[in-house]
Amino acid sequence: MKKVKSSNQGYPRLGQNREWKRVLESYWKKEISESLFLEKMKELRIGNVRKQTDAGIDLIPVGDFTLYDQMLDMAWMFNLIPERHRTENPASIDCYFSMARGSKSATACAMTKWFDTNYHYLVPEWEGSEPKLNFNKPLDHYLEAKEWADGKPVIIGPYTFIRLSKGYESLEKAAEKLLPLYAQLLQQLEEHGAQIAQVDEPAFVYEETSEDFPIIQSMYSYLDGKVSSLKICIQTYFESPDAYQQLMTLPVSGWGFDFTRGNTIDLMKKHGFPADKFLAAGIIDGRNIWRAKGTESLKLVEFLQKKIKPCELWIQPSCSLIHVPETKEGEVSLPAGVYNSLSFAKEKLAECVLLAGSIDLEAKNRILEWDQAYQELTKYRKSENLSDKVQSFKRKQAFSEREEIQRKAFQLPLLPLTTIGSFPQTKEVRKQRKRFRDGLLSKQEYDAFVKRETKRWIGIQEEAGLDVLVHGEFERNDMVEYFGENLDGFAFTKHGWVQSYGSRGVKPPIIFGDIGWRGSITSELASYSQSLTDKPVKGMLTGPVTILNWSFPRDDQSSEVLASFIAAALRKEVLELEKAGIRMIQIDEPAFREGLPLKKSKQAAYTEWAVNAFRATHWDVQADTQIHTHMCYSEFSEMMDAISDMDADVISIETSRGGGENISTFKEFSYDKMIGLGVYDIHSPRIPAAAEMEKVIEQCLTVLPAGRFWINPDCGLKTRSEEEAIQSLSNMAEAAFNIRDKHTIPTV
Ligand SMILES: Nc1nc2c(c(=O)[nH]1)N[C@@H](CNc1ccc(C(=O)N[C@@H](CCC(=O)N[C@@H](CCC(=O)N[C@@H](CCC(=O)O)C(=O)O)C(=O)O)C(=O)O)cc1)CN2
Ligand code: MET
Ligand SMILES: [Zn+2]
Repeated sequence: MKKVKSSNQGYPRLGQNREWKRVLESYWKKEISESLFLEKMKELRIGNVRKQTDAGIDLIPVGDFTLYDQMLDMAWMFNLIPERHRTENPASIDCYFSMARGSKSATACAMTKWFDTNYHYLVPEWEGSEPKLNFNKPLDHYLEAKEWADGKPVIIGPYTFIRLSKGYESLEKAAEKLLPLYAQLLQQLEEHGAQIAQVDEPAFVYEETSEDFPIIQSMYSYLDGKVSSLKICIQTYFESPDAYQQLMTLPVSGWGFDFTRGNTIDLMKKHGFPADKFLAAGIIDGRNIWRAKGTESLKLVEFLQKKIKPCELWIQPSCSLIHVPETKEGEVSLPAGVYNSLSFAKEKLAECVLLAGSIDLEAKNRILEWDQAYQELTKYRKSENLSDKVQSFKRKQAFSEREEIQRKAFQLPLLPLTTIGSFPQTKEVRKQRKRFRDGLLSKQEYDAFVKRETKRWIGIQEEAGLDVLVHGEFERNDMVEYFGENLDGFAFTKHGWVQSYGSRGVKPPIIFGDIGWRGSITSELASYSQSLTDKPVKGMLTGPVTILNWSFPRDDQSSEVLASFIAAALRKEVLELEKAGIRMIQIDEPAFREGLPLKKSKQAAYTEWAVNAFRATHWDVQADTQIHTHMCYSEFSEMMDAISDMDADVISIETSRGGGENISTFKEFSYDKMIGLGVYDIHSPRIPAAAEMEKVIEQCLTVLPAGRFWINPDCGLKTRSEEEAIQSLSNMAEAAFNIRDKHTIPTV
């Protein structure tokens, strides 16, 4: 039998100690020169290649590395550079980072979620650009790595690239402009000896692929005519491609599929797989951190070899490994038995290598041993996995009734001013938390520090004229990790960093056992904050769907069941806050939309349990306890009914980027509850002027009456500096004051 190969699609760039982040941020702070920056990045890049050669991977991706984001790299390379960011030299790093982060005079490119992940990419803009190939990044990286490996260049394919970009006239027209550039890029790779190119087309898992197939076919036929020896492997992930049969007719050399999600195996069994193409089998889950199941994985490899019979078989992770941390080495503080059941990027690659060599008996035995790792976890797992036990929850009073009661209770001005929760996590805040963790600061000292910061910011909020205050979240490292640390059933890592956007990372907690509430998490600090002011202070929680989506879940319970357990724990926290006299409680759900299945056919089932989990946290509060929720960087139009069914009294959303356009969606769907307008784009260091925000508010007021709106930033302010936050909040308040003067409360 032919040798099975091991392969990888992409390596985590952040690094175990976030080396990549540090290099990037020190360049932004001008602590290192451009040439030193590029040199250090090259070192990290080559280091990643070497780690993969050391692991014994046969097909090593090159070109997956980036200085910020892989979509941005493609746009930059193809000269899709918005006018406002253009500099004399389009290949300059300044131009690149201006697109990524904005500059004094230019707003950054929009940032949005990469499929159903917590990774955010920058949206390429077509307007006013003349596409050309500025340089060839995959080729540069291929050549640079050659000393260590004959790499497999990775690019984002034309269909996915166009579909995820904006401002293009039509798919055909955009393809016409881009395809010659793709051809040029691939030809150059071929000329320099590259044998295989991995062309990512994750958008092939969307239902629209079938409709677009004629264009897709012409794209790939065109490319096929432009290369000769270079083999193109189209890579899909995160779901299965429904248009499987059509896609299999494309003139390419191989296909990569995700066998951990969707039903690609069934499609293959039904329709077969072309015997002249190679198959990159994504058997190892690239989205979760559990060790692969030995017996199951072996069975699949054997099946693919015997029954499917591609001309060549590769074993690889289901997607790029940027969605998991680099290695579990050094995680010495995990609950007993957990370490053994884990597998991060490095360990996953070792699994691929072993599976590829499983013809060897010794390797086979080692694979079978993987199953034992899970045995140790059973001691933490007593709760039943019964989804039919999940109850359905609903508030006693309808919103119209609650609204009346709440209006009387709170007596807020028109367009109440508030914020989303977090205030700047300054160097000092992080330093004190690190000192506390390292045992250099006692719990008492640390708590006192957090209270001092909280008090200072209550003062700042009062000074700015805000109507509903927050405590500022100074005690939290992250909105999900913090709750994970304080609930039963979660483990957290020391170095388990995963990139979320740009240089920002998260350490998703690991749900390994039964979820439980140990006692109040947030009420003490909430009561303390409330004691400092006469204005209402919002209690601040992360919702069940977001905690689930931004954690690594155990894989023996359904998402529905897991969300219901988290919700049950959060309900106790909500009631605790209510008991402590907190009258407004915000339950954040920024990942609510992210969890929406990629396939329309699966969406209704998701929204049903997700809405129910959210409602389970607040269904039995008093009518005069106001429930807020917050969502950001999401396209809501597909799930307005679900958002309404969540039944929060106020939802705050981002409105600044689209200049208020998304409010029309709320009107279209007759959304009848209150909406917090996120008028300040917090992801950019730019300070928006009052007039700018007034314009957004005025725009929204042409759609719905003023009595329906609150005013707030579009997300938390933790990534901003104090100076930026204070000035922007003051401008935001000024905008609201000006508008209040022009409007009166409409009588209903
Ligand atoms: N989980 C999650 N996903 C999310 C969001 C979010 O807030 N959370 N927001 C949206 C955007 N994504 C974001 C993701 C991360 C961050 C972010 O700020 N991350 C921080 C890390 C946050 C953290 O865990 N901080 C720890 C560790 C901080 C740290 O770096 N400490 C230093 C020491 C401190 C010092 O002396 O400077 C160290 O360990 O070396 C803490 O505060 O305790 C970063 O990358 O810089 C922001 C937005 C969508 N997805
Ligand atoms: C990503 S949503 C963030 C919500 C959270 N309350 C914060 O203000 O940071
Ligand atoms: Zn947010």
